[in-house]
Amino acid sequence: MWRDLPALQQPEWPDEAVLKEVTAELAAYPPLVFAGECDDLRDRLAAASRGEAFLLQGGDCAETFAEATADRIRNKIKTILQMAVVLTYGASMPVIKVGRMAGQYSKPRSSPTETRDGVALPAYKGDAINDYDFTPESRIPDPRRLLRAYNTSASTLNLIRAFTKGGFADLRQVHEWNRGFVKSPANARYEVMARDIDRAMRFMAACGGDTDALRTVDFYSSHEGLLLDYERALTRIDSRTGTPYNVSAHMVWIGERTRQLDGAHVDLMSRVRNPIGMKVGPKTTPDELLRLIDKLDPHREPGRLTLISRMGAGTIRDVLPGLVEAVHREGMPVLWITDPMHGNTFESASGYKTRRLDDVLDEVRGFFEVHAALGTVPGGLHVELTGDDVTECLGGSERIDDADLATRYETLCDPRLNHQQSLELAFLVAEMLSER
Ligand SMILES: O=C[C@H](O)[C@H](O)COP(=O)(O)O
Ligand SMILES: C=C(OP(=O)(O)O)C(=O)O
Repeated sequence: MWRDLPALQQPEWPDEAVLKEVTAELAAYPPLVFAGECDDLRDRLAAASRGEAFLLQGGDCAETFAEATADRIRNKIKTILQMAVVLTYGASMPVIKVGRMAGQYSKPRSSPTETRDGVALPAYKGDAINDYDFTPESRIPDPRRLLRAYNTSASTLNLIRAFTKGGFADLRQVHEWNRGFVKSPANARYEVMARDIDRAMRFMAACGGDTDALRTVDFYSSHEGLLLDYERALTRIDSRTGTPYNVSAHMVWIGERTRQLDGAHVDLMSRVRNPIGMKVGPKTTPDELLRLIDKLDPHREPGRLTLISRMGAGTIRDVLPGLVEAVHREGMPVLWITDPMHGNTFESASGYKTRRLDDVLDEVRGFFEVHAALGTVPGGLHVELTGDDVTECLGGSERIDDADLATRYETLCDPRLNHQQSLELAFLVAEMLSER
């Protein structure tokens, strides 16, 4: 039972009685997603594992309650839709769109404390747990925040559904998604592609083709299934099948810091029917990985398990081949995707936690090279991004350098690609996909 197993990275809630009340309340709330949608996503991920589709998973490192606004959500959706169009058009392949959205409110941390000017306080662990303000009161975990996490997830999902089903994501709006963003080489390149798409759609319509299917898109939600009190309260028995689903998101993933074979996270996620992701870092051994797959996907079900490799640009070409080879040899039908962010973080000279776009691109290249050499499928991309013009990652066509980081550094945890850097990455991935 997961409750009796070691669970890393959990908050020390100060008041058990309040936690109990909150989780009972959460357990009575309606599901945020429908189990049938999770099944659809699983089928699509199965197609991606066969090389018939590509997964694009992206969003904030840490969503915040304050930034769950219409503008911020719209910009993120627009960015993901634009990236998806670039990939679909460039690679002639369906793209599965999954947000790190509507639930990404808790963070594992390297250190339980943060020290500023000699004062040490508990680290910020995400809005579902404590507040970012650097005061002793703010940093105390508060279980009532779990209710706010649920409610903010619900309102975010509501807007996502409205945007993606209500006309905003209609492919005829392909130019609209580019509006409002500052002019850049990536936007200009996008505009050229959007014109080609327009022309192709007019051609199809003139030939009497049915373009109705292009009016809406399916957009799925995902987050790290870190906070066991929350994830358990939102695990329900599906009335159709009598099996458990985590109804807080379509897909949940297990982080690099909490994927212990005998740990509570792996145990809980092994019991739900959702598609599950798991981060795979540079220290993973083939033997450990095979045992984790045995536990999480004992029935070898395509689409069930997505392995999210996060190695670092300098390491991926050395470590990933052995892991992919071992999994392939055993005939395990996993989907491999790359997270080129988490292995490439460092502190800049001016003290900002940052990443170089060049390293991100190089890790993606390495991911494609490894799969090309082994004849396996590079099935997707997992990125921390925002639709806003932040200055958190170095490089790109704007040439953001260390001195620029201070201009608009807004993340509360890890640095995200801004809108333009995200588009640049999408163009590169589209080229690599089309070369395959
Ligand atoms: O997003 C991932 C982790 O939460 C993050 O990298 C940890 O960051 P830290 O090393 O600043 O705690
Ligand atoms: C914590 C994260 O990554 P990882 O588990 O790979 O460090 C994350 O993706 O937010």
